[in-house]
Amino acid sequence: MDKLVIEGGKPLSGTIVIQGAKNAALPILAASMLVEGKVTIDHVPKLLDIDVMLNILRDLGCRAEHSNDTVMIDSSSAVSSHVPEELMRSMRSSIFLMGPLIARFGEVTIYQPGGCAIGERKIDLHLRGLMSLGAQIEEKGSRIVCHAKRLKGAEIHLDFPSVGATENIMMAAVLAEGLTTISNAAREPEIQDLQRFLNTMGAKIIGAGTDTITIEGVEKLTPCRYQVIPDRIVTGTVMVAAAATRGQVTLQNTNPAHLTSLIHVLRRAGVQIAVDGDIIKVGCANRPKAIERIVTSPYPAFPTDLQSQVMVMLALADGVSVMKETIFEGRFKHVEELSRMGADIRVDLNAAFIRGVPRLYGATVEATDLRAGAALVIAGLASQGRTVVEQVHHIDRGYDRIETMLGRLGARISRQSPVPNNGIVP
Ligand SMILES: CC(=O)N[C@H]1[C@@H](OP(=O)(O)OP(=O)(O)OC[C@H]2O[C@@H](n3ccc(=O)[nH]c3=O)[C@H](O)[C@@H]2O)O[C@H](CO)[C@@H](O)[C@@H]1O
Ligand SMILES: C=C(OP(=O)(O)O)C(=O)O
Repeated sequence: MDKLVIEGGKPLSGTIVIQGAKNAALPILAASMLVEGKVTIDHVPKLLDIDVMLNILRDLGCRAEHSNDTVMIDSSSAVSSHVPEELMRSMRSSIFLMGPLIARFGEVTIYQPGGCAIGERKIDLHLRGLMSLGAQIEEKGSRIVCHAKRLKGAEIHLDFPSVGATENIMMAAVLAEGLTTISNAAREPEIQDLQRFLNTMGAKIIGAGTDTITIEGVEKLTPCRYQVIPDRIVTGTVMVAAAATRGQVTLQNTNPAHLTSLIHVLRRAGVQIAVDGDIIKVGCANRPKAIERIVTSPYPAFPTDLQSQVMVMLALADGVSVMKETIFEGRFKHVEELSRMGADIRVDLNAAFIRGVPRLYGATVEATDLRAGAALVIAGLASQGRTVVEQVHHIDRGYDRIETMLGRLGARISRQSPVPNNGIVP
């Protein structure tokens, strides 16, 4: 297993270009199953989750290539609607195949998806959405089989604005007969990106970005070329890293409108932020100030995917901050690791009470999930001495070579991979 070795204490400085969004690219790649023909997607980052999605598409019979940051998928040759259990379990986003496969083949066999251990992460809203569209669903253990000759449009209300369920239902409804409305839909920018992609192929969807999405079913889609939006969570991660190390960075290829809640939080902490088109400049000369209360909630509120990273900045801030996590019940695993670096954080149910300390100290820590891992990297950059972050594969799910990206900003960070023994047993 790879490790990241970080020599901390150096402010980040310089300019980088932000990668395309993992959470936009994954459903878009799955949606390429809805069209027979060659789809080209630009600005797709090189990530473990993207590799898994492309391997699933290949297993279903598609041609899929990823060269530089462009993916080409041709699903004309797809023959299967059965996603193997092992691939399903490799990540949460495998669930995105359910909607497109039932729409294309009238049937799909999947298994409970895997993914980071950040909470229970049920799929009941996905399944209920498909049932409302007329799918018959049988569950046997972890195996789920869905059938529907042709899905029929319906009015669907989500009990919670789930990002994945909204996207899965949108993809299933695109080729359904008649009109579908999703109320209490999630409003994340990645959902707007999926709408734009599907509409570029001829779908008729309006409302993404609001809480009501309307999909008028069409007979077929036509292939297209499309570019995914910038990754707001990677952008936010680097912004926080700049603040925590008291650095000065310029980020290109960003969408500042997608980061309003983070920009607000950072400005309250005394961090300087300047926005100019798709460029964000972040500067922080002094110790950040504590923030009384941050609550993670669905977009446009503060994102759960930036909770752990911002907690590192607050662990170094002047005063006591409180962070409440309302989306995932298991998303405070970084706290124990940060405590090993000298942070003073107490967790009570879903609230973390963070008493800022003047400095953190390098330690060997473990990335327990994707964003917890990113938080530990920030802590390593901002602390005194050497930090070793283990279980880097979690970070590789969402950051395209994080050490290269941060190295461009002057960070002293390198990857250590196990030495292969060439099959020779000593
Ligand atoms: C690939 C992708 O886009 N991942 C993002 C997506 O995940 P994901 O789509 O899995 O997140 P959801 O919005 O669906 O989940 C939010 C909450 O709803 C619950 N829930 C969800 C579905 C369901 O059928 N039943 C149910 O109870 C979940 O357990 C969780 O507590 O949104 C999350 C919330 O912004 C982000 O942290 C993830 O980075
Ligand atoms: C939780 C995340 O992703 P996923 O839903 O793919 O597990 C994330 O991107 O932080």
